[in-house]
Amino acid sequence: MGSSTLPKLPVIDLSSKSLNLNSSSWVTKCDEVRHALEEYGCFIALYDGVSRELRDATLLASQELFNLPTEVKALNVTATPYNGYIGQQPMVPLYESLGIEYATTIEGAESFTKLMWPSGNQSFSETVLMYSKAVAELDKIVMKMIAKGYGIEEHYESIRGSTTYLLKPTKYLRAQGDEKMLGILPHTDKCFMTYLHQDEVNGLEIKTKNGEWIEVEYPPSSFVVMAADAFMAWTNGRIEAPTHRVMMTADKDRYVLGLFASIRDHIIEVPPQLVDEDHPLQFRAFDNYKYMQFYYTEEGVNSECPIKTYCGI
Ligand SMILES: O=C(O)CCC(=O)C(=O)O
Ligand SMILES: [Fe+2]
Repeated sequence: MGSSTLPKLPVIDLSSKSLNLNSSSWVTKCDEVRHALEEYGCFIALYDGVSRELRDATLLASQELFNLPTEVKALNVTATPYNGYIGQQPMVPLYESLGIEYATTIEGAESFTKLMWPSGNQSFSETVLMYSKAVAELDKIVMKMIAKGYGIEEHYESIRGSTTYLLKPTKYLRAQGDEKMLGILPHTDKCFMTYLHQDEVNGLEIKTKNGEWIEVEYPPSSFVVMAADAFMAWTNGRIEAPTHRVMMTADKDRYVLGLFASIRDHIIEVPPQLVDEDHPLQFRAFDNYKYMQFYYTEEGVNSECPIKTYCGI
């Protein structure tokens, strides 16, 4: 209803045929990425690095995962809060997710698979590894473009090797009744960057700077690229992590594949190029994983802007 008058997220073509590293169109595209992120904190990327077959296989693998008994899924316990199994939460009864830590490594994919299927499930492990690696390539492209857009390539180079990826298959049950139901509460992500992909069921909503909710519609082969809190601090607040939520209708269950990039064992500092008279330093140096731990303390959860509470100046 009236959705045609609402703003839409920018769509940026990052498919291989549209990226030519040597042309001036590359520079233009880097600026496009930077501006979309500065305005919305996110954008929709058209990306052909994940084939239709791989995407379908990964969504199918995630259905297979959610079909496991709850007591098996609950074995996925992690040191980082909320990376493990989440389900049956009274505030968001439709929501269920499982985090696969270090999903771009054979060890990460295999140890998770072994936990869920002690007698083995090679195709699951291979599929999630292949999918995570393919989406991590999109992260590399996006980060390279942002670094170029701000002229901070060298600074980014120093944290690039410290990026780790969590793959989080997520399931939302369809709502009961005619009213829309909350799938996930409004929040910002606590990692560095987020890459979301979904089946054909919509539900994600992004809050604009004016406080309007944009209902995201994914074109085929697209990903939502979203800045998270650690990225906001790294960019000295130039790019804000957008508040987002999921609203479910009674239509169909919804499956989402989120790949979350975080920076491990590296202290994140604002690049000096992003500090000037108009943009005084807003964040102290910090550790992404310690920040994620902080977020789930009472102080973190109750804070209006936890990243500012944690390392804001
Ligand atoms: O389901 C979605 O589209 C968003 C999921 C999300 O925001 C999250 O897992 O942090
Ligand atoms: Fe999120």
